[in-house]
Amino acid sequence: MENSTAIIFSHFLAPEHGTYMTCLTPILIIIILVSFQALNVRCSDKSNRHQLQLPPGPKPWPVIGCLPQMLRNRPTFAWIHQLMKDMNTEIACIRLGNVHVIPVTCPNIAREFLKSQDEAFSSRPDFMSNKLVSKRYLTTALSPSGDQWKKMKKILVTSFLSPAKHQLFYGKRLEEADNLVSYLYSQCKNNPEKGGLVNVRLATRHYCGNVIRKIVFNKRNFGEGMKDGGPGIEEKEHIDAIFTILSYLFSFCISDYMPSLIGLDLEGHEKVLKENTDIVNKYHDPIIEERIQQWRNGMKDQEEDLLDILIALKDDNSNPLLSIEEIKAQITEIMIATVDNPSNAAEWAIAEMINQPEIIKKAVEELDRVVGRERLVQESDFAKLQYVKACAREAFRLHPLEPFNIPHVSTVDTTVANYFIPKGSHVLLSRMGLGRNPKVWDEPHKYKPERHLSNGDDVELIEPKLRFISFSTGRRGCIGVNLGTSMTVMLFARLLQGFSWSAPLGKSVIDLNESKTGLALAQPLVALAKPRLPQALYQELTSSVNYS
Ligand code: HEM
Repeated sequence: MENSTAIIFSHFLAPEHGTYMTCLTPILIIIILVSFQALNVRCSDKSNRHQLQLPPGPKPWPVIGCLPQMLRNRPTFAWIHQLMKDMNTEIACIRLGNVHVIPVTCPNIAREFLKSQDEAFSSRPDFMSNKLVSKRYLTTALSPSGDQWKKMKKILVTSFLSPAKHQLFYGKRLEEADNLVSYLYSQCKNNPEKGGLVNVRLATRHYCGNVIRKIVFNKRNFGEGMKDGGPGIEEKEHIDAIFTILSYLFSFCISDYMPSLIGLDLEGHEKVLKENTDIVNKYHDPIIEERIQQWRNGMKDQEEDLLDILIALKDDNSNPLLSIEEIKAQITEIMIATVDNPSNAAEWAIAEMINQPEIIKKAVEELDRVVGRERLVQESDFAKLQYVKACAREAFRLHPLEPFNIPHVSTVDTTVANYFIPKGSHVLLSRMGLGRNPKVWDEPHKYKPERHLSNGDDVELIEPKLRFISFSTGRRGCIGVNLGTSMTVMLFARLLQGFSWSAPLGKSVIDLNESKTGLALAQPLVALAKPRLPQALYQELTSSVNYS
């Protein structure tokens, strides 16, 4: 049975990241039907256990469900959203293998899942990718609900993400904010009048990588780094590997829905994930192992970074609270959780704002009014930067990097929005569907920061009402809101305060097309940056920065 299924599926394969497959042939359909009928497999889309219907969705095949359609229609997120549009529904049920996948684009229904019935939907799927990256579920975000998730979450909240610890790491965040400005200045200092071309994606991703490497390992570079403060080969390889892992984490891998195919790696996802986790481990492991030795030998007894904090944690019997594997897995997950959202939001916001210069003008006016031009923006200024925060918030609404929130898995049979949701369903709150829902947002595809200022409230990046997903909410909501907000607002505010941004010479606008396989800008944003503060400020900064 395993082999026949594998053979059948090898004809359908079209990795989310690879080539597209040929059409389903009638012969293949017959083979599938005959083989499954012979096995007397039960096929039912409606629950016999329950009066209520499942949410609407395409008719599934016996056993394999809608996997053939999924494989024929990569990328899967676009197929799912098109299906929902065609069916005119804001909740659907698409059976993939034996899993009921429930995408949602309506905030009221999203709140039923993550607020009214949060506990029932607080687990995570058992995916090959999650298992591999979390070293068999030793971490927080990727692990199913249970004792290990509770333990790791508690440790992160108390020893890393509490307000007191957030304050403790302030100096490291500030150093990297200064390094960012100094690095960008180095790209345009040869001709400050004309400015210089900046790869904004590279700069924003590396700012995030630098901040989290400094917090975790007390250093930004694994190698020598670059003289201008830019990433060296090692940092580039590290960040690229993390972004590759991210893109393969929830990528509708076929064996996640057909467990009989586990181990065959038909689409090559496992190979890519292994290669890239190996790269990350190549940089992390020696530092972690050496540091543990230093603590054991008594060569170290002061906590200088998060790694020290994790190593020094003790249980009730004064034994180490975390194993080496737990520390390694959790640090990788922290890197993954930190780098994508702030960098993507800043890149998109700058791209959108270059095409609407009046928005840049308003944001810069606010920065000049609140901060002035004689010093650089600090975290203590954030409370008064309402318009700047509205611009960042608008980027989260309109341009999430991932089409869906991390899947939530139900642990009981239940009812939501009058539909039956069976135990084990994977609930996918659609980040793009919620944020661009025309019933919720006027001109949903327009980048319009003003929409977040109309009610006079303080602008924040959180959105607990789930009208779009930034940090989500509930038991599985993001626990890194403070750090994530600080990084996003600082990155974005420094880009705007320090430099005037425009399209490269010869181009009138930035091309805002999304990539074919996801929601990132199709091409990394390259823009013209001109220093806009007094030269002396940059020169003073450049002479004092610490690139180690
Ligand atoms: C702007 C930056 C960030 C954004 C937009 C963001 C967003 C999110 C989202 C959408 C989730 C999933 C929530 C759900 O499943 O419903 C999440 C989970 C999580 N985030 Fe963040 N995050 C950010 C930064 C961070 C940072 C800096 C950390 C710290 C290391 C972090 C740690 C986590 C963890 C541990 C979880 C999993 C919680 C759980 O499953 O119990 N995040 N985040």
